[in-house]
Amino acid sequence: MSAKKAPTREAAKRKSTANNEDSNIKSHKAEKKVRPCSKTSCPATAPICFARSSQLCCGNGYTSRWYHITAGEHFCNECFEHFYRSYKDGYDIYMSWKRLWTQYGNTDHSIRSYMVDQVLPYWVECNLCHKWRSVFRETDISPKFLKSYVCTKVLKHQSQAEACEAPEDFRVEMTKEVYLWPIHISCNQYLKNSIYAPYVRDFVLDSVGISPSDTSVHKYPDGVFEVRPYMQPFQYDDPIALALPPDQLSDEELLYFPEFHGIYLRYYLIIRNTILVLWCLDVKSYVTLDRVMTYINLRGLSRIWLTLHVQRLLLFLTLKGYINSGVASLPKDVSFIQGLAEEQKHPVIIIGGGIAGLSAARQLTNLGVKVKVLEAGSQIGGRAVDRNSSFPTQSYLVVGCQNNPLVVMCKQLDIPIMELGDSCPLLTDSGEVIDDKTDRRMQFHFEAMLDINKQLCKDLEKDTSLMDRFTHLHTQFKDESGINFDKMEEHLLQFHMSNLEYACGSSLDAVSALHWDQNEDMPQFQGPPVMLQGDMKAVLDRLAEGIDVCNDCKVTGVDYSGKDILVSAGSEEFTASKVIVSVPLSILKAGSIQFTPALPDYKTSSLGIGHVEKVLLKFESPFWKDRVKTSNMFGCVQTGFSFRGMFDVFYDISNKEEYMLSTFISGKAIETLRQKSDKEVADMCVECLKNMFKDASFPTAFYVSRWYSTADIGMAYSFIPVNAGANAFNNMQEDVQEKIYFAGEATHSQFPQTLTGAYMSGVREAEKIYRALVDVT
Ligand SMILES: Cc1cc2nc3c(=O)[nH]c(=O)nc-3n(C[C@H](O)[C@H](O)[C@H](O)COP(=O)(O)OP(=O)(O)OC[C@H]3O[C@@H](n4cnc5c(N)ncnc54)[C@H](O)[C@@H]3O)c2cc1C
Repeated sequence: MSAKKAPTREAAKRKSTANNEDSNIKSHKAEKKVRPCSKTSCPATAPICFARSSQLCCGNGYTSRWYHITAGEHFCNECFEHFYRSYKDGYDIYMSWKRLWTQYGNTDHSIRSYMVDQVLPYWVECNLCHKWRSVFRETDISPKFLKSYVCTKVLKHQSQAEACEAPEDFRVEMTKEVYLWPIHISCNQYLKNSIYAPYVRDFVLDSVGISPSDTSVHKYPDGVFEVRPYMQPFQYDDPIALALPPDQLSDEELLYFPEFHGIYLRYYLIIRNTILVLWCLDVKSYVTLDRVMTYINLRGLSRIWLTLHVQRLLLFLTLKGYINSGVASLPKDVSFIQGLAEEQKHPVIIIGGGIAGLSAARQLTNLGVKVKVLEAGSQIGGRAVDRNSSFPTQSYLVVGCQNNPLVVMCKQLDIPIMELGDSCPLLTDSGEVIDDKTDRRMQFHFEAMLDINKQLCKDLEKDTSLMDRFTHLHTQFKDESGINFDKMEEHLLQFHMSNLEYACGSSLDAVSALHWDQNEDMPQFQGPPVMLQGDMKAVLDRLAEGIDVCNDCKVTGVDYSGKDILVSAGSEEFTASKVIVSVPLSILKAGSIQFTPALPDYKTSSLGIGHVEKVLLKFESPFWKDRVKTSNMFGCVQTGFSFRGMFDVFYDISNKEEYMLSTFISGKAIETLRQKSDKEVADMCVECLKNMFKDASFPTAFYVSRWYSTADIGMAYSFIPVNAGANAFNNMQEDVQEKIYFAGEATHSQFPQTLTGAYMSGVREAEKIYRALVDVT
């Protein structure tokens, strides 16, 4: 086998020996004096010099000293001297490399690291026979070269098949001793032509696994390099959800890959950083071993050893939802997904076809696990799809768009998203504009009360409601400072409280002051809030594609007392190996599904059932634009109602064809909604808008959600009630006897209540089940 271009005599000589370092050991031993490698535990008894740099190179003969790189890679003392001695030919080359290395790197430079960085041959996998071959060290192993590489014909008339039949170098096998191989590595390798280089420019190159000698990297100018506006592979200072530090392992990674802690860290970073950036650059394509390997531009046998770790990392990052998430199409052959330990007799049954159930189903199916989804309704989607609405959008808000799987799915399906600006002009329900100063003052006061509450919570063990806490702090502030608030300022305070009630999904009377924001210290998604402008149904349909979903299948009982689990839905009965329960909390609380044995009490007693409803309105003209020119939302400070929670914020959700607004009803106002017809609610809303905008007209269409009374739903999202404790969300995700698993918005403590949390809870449970069924290496 030879490389593509015509080999020089010198290169050909190098090549013929580099391929079979020890294969001639026996005959050498018989004929001439050999020196084994002196490194403890190195098995090479008669090494061969891969460098062939000096004319005096010993080749496969005797040298006074071998320099060890790995168990199968050594260079001789003559080649060492060639670069080390100032009077030798290689000295200047080495010195200019060293200058570059010290300028851009932090790690030690030596002849050994020079050899690894510049002289070791490359190893490449043949795309036909999948054997590994070494190629000339001068070869440009670009992605294009790697994608098309096949064993090259050595003899003039040798066919491709014959070339592929040539045995693989025996050292390749050594690298497959995954845990043994690295103990022989004496010098770290660093990546060239790194795809992630532009995004880690603030780091010293070798600290993130990139070779300091790679001049292609030095060209990147200062300034922000964005992978994609909505994707962020790396976290730099503060933790960010689904992003990782480019120069170290996260605690979670350390748990799964402890062997990479310390001296092998760079290898981990090379693989993981490459994978993350590949995903962020193109969320429509699955990241696979082949794709990753075309970007692993490393010399030496360790490149082969790394393929096994690439597989492991791909699986890990996929299971955790860092990559290959959402609706990216699964390629036919995904080698990193390990098959099940034994054939699955019964499917995993998922109860509930909302976003949580479907994300679990999609993920498990991609991982090769058989699933069946049982959905009570006549269509999938749960709370993510307003069943009776004909509006082209359901107006879902996503707080923090970067890396958010919801945004990823919209991008995968080309569904538009609308960035919400920073400003939200405030008007009163009688049309008065709230001036900036008053707005800022009351916002400051409100946030100060939240901060004080946080401080108090550190010392207080007794819980109380957020409402009691606000009332107390507000009164105390007025008493102690002597500052009074006028009527408008008090209305503004109510406006802020109302927004919090919308976020919590409950009147503040019921929300825990101690734990309402239990996720505050957990990594969150960054980037601006966005509104998903398309139809969530399209996303859910794609998630469900190819999955066995039974609609109109309302589960009434789950018996997990035996080895198999029996799931009954009316007169039908199904057998499952494991079950994921993803129904709304209200359904669990109502006891609509009878579990045998009964579920632990905490599954139904800790969290509260929250209520929020939305109103969508379609108009002939965008009458609000006159007063709300640059923003895509505006606040309405209610002064006329005796309760909070009615139409506080309006979002402009217009598309190219239609003018639309959405708004919400929350807190105590839900009671009012219950007593009114949709038309009466729309009338109240229009009344409000007419007072604010003189040209406001009656909508051409409107939709009022009524999730509180929707069959099989009965709620909006869950919240932490007074005295529920900090672990209320965490308790919900605990499995029962490794048979019954739980997903859904109420089970995700990091992103509770949301579509995002619901989606990620499905991914989380899929991982648990996959690990239980597969012996993941
Ligand atoms: C008005 C409103 C506004 C919202 N706004 C936002 C927002 O802006 N941003 C955001 O991120 N989130 C928002 N949410 C929350 C979001 O919609 C939910 O968190 C998410 O949809 C919950 O998904 P899930 O899969 O956990 O549950 P669900 O979607 O409720 O899915 C559960 C499924 O289980 C089925 N089921 C019930 N009982 C049975 C049974 N016995 N057998 C079989 N199937 C059963 C149900 O029919 C349902 O399809 C909002 C919710 C509401 C109501």
